[in-house]
Amino acid sequence: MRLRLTFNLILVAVFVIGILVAGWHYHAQLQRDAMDEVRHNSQVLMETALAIRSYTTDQIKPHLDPLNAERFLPQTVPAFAATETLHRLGDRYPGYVYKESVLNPTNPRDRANEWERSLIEQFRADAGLGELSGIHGEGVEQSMYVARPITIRQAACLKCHSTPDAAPATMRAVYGDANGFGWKQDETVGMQLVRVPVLYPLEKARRAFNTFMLSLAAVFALMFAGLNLALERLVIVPMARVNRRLEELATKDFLTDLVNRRRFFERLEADMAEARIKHLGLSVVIFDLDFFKRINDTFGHDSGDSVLRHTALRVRELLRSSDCAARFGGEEFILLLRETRIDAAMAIAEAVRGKIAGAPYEVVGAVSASFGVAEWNHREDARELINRADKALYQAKQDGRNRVVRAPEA
Ligand SMILES: Nc1nc2c(ncn2[C@@H]2O[C@H](COP(=O)(O)OP(=O)(O)OP(=O)(O)O)[C@@H](O)[C@H]2O)c(=O)[nH]1
Repeated sequence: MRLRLTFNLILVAVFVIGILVAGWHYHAQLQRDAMDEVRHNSQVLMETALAIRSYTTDQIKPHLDPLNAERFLPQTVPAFAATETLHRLGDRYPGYVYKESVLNPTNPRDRANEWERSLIEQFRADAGLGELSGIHGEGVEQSMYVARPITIRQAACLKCHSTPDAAPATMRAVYGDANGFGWKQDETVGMQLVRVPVLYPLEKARRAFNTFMLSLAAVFALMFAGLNLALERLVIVPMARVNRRLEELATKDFLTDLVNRRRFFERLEADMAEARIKHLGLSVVIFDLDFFKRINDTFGHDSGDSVLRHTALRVRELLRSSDCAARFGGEEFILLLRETRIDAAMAIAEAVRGKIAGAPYEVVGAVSASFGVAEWNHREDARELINRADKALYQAKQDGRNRVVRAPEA
């Protein structure tokens, strides 16, 4: 039991440490992968916006510019083209945002909000800053952003944004004179901003992590069951068998199969302790086969052994399961009778005597034994109790054998 417990505690400790280390590493890796994916997507979105812008500038604007003189076409403005196109992408992929955020825009929808304004101010403060990125928002709104400055590099831009007078009348007719003017050469007026949601990749990472941990736990559970089975079959059961055998060898008398002297004393001490607590009677009967030397000498040692074995069998038939019979040495036996006062013990001893003497043994014929019986007085120790019984046995021998003698009270 202790072996299994120790084994399982070690196993669980190894698993817990293993799963914590593996889980921690895997979780960090998944988070990194998820953020890499988001970063990649945001870069793709930014590059897509730039591609639309340059396509509009190179392929659309030259063809439609003549029409601008009659009616302003915002489709010819690269920023408008990129914003409109990617706005449609945002309809299909919620959370994917492209915005050309400007402090003083011509089109009011491009006006920077407070947070965007703070990013633009960073670009304005540091002309060398090419890109800003990070995480913005909370919960489902959380996204990764990439921002690049919009700086007026081409003088042609100022045609529409320096003063209302310089701007095309058709444009002013659409957007008015109030906004989008006063821009200067090399001034950072706003930024291109893409936002990509992080929720989905993080959710995907969480699911992958849960699957990994569940698989790990399942593998461990199987391993745990398998190792326990192997431990049971290969170690615990054989060990229990060996232990039982060792216990038998240490406590049994191999000839009669009764318990040996050592075991008898263990039982006696335990039963005395119980009897003391519960105020129970307890008696011992010690008996010795009569003229056993003569049996040995006449019929041989093997026949003597057979008498000892059969005596044990006859004794067993008369005892209760709570009693204990031991071979005390040579041809001497002892019985421990629990919850038994002297009169009952005398009766049992008499029954055993009758059982031995009552029917002849094989080969050797009639056999008898002499008995000494003593009841524990709750004061003496085990050896004193046995000595009293032994003296009564000696008395029985002296009185002519094949009899039961009661030990006087101590
Ligand atoms: N066959 C056999 N004989 C044993 C064993 N142990 C002891 N003996 C013999 O038992 C005999 C005991 O003889 P004694 O002590 O003289 O006693 P006894 O002949 O029984 O005479 P009383 O006890 O006075 O009636 C000895 O001859 C021992 O060798 C055993 O395990 N097997």
